[in-house]
Amino acid sequence: QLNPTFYDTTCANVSSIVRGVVQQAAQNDERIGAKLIRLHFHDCFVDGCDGSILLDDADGIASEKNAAPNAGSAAGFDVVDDIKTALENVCPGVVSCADILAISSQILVSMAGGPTWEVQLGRRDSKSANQAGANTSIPSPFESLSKITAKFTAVGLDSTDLVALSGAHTFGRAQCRVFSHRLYNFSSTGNPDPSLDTTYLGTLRQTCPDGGNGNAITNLDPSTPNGFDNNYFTNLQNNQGLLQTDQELFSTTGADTVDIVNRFANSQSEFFDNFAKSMIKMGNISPLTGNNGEIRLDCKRVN
Ligand code: HEM
Ligand SMILES: [Ca+2]
Ligand SMILES: [Ca+2]
Repeated sequence: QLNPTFYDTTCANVSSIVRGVVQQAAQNDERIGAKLIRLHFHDCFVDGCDGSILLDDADGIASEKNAAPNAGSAAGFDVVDDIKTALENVCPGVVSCADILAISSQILVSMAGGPTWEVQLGRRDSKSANQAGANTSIPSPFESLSKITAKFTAVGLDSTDLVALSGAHTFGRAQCRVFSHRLYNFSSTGNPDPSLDTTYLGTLRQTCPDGGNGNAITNLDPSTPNGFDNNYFTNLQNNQGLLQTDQELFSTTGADTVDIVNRFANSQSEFFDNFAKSMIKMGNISPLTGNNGEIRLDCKRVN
């Protein structure tokens, strides 16, 4: 139902308006692309790509922002509001908040050196949030590959999508609290995660001392932290995946993801093609269309 020309007659300049705001934002925050694509992902996995993650707590709304995967972690909401304001000034009441996440993700990935793709449009915004759903449907960095795979399968995404989309960890940051369990006493063994390169382990222990500040951050891709490239996959081949769930894609014996990691490590264009396809697939998860939902005037509140 979505299509790339959805706003052609109602807001023809939508992508240049979004581009203008995100270019400005990128000058102050090199992480903004990482923040916004993650919001799009965390939106789409909970009741589809309907802007549900953007709603604040209110009467009858327990926000997804306060769910475990997002609290103290999901960011970039201020830039979404800036984009929305710019669009309301030109085409009031037309462009959904859910579409803003899809459009800005594409623009920022390509600005960081990644692929371009034709963004499908026409999503409408939810009138509710699903905090419980956010707690159960969004993959956790402490889970096994089979649990992660099941969460992707539940929304119609396969192993190739999982590996390609995990490649978004080619940029952005993570806090010590989401990976430090790998550094000291992994699975109560008294030892670090054996699938962690020892030099990299040493670096990570300096950033995240045992019992230290769980909110300290480090790069998801230690080789090219802000560039969108296929280094994420060569890192995995070198046992330099930051999250347990990153390294599992390559280090789980017999998993079908291992060959896919190798393919993407060997060919950036193969990664880019698949990433673009998988972003379109993820962006198509149960959108609200037609008369369902609404076009929110303020992404933080229902109308
Ligand atoms: C496969 C399962 C996934 C898991 C378990 C996972 C988990 C995480 C975690 C724990 C963080 C760090 C959050 C923090 O410390 O505050 C993170 C960051 C990030 N994730 Fe994922 N993620 C997954 C898939 C994805 C996908 C599919 C995308 C996008 C297509 C994505 C994009 C990002 C980005 C860009 C960041 C950095 C955000 C920033 O710098 O603020 N992730 N992820
Ligand atoms: Ca949603
Ligand atoms: Ca990179």
